[in-house]
Amino acid sequence: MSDDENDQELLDLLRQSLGIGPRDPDAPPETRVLESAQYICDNSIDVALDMQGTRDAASVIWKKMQAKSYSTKRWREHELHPQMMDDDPEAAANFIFTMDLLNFCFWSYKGEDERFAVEYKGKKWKGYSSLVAALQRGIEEGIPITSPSFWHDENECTEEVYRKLFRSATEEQIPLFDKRVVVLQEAAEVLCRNFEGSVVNLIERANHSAAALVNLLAEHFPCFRDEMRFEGRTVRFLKRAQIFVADLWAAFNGEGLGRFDDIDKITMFADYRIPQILHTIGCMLYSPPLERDIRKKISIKSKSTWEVELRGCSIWCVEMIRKEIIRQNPDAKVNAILIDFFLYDTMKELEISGEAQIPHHRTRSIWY
Ligand SMILES: Nc1nc2c(c(CN[C@H]3C=C[C@H](O)[C@@H]3O)cn2[C@@H]2O[C@H](COP(=O)(O)O)[C@@H](O)[C@H]2O)c(=O)[nH]1
Repeated sequence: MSDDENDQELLDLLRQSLGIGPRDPDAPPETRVLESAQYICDNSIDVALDMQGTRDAASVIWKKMQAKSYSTKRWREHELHPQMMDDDPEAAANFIFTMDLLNFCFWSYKGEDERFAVEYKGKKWKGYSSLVAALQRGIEEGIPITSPSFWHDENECTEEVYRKLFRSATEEQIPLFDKRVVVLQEAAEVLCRNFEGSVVNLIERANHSAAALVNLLAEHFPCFRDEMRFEGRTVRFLKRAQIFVADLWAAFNGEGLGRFDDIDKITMFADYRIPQILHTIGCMLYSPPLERDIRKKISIKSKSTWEVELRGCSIWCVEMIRKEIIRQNPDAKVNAILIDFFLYDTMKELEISGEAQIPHHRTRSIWY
């Protein structure tokens, strides 16, 4: 029996002993990410939330989000994001699925001019943008890289094709190149076996439920099953599964393939940028040894307690910010996705302007 089934059996036993009874099979789907985040935060030693800092930050964040009229419409303003949602929704969904399959681990130990970069439209793109630029450049060069049937045909989609797709403008190659190839090949196999090779079928199987789509991805695709063990429990982050749903929702403005009736169940995406900005704005505190390693850019092991605490406390912190915004502005139209997008974009601006107060943590993994 898997850890998860163990946990579930224990939970059902506990429910029965308390007279609550087993989970109702007809209950709406839940991702259990938020409850994982709360459990991590309640049991965290090296990361803590500063509640006054979080309250203060909530009002500043909300004011700035309103000033920038932060909404799903901002998604299309990203100069590299696909724009064919209205003309060819399937192509757009395929692009976003491919992007979020590969949306992980772009950081480098090298300097700004030596790190992996993709040359496209006369610019050198780095980080997350390097991925989107590589996909857009590949498509323009005739590589149908956002088509799952192409990844599935290993005679067509060879290592040489991937090397061309991800070729760098510097000496450094894209981090975790081999794992990115495996992720696409595995995803193609699962799509063909369970969803007739179609991303649209996968999305429609969730019946406009964000939580159901996240759970479908975690259930069928190992590369989306972003879970770890912490203090005797399996805790769920599901970062790339959640950001895939969020990108669909934003790209399609909450309609068509982006319509999710429970979109507010999506949490912040536990990556390496949001912890950085939450610490910078005084919402999150690190223990001295953890802060020392982060400032010295010493890598933190994937699935280590420190990493789990950084990720879980960040999710819970954004939930506290969301709740505080609503408390201060009961009619605010805000959710964790928009707060996350705002924080991520703000962190990128701070980094470009050289105002980043602390480096992001360094963990190599396919999870974020
Ligand atoms: N939590 C969160 N993590 C995000 C994003 C995005 C980009 N989303 C776009 C869509 C709408 C927004 O407005 C953004 O324009 C990438 N990442 C993650 O960050 C890391 C890359 O960082 P760097 O190497 O510095 O580019 C890597 O783990 C990547 O997975 C986000 O929005 N939220």
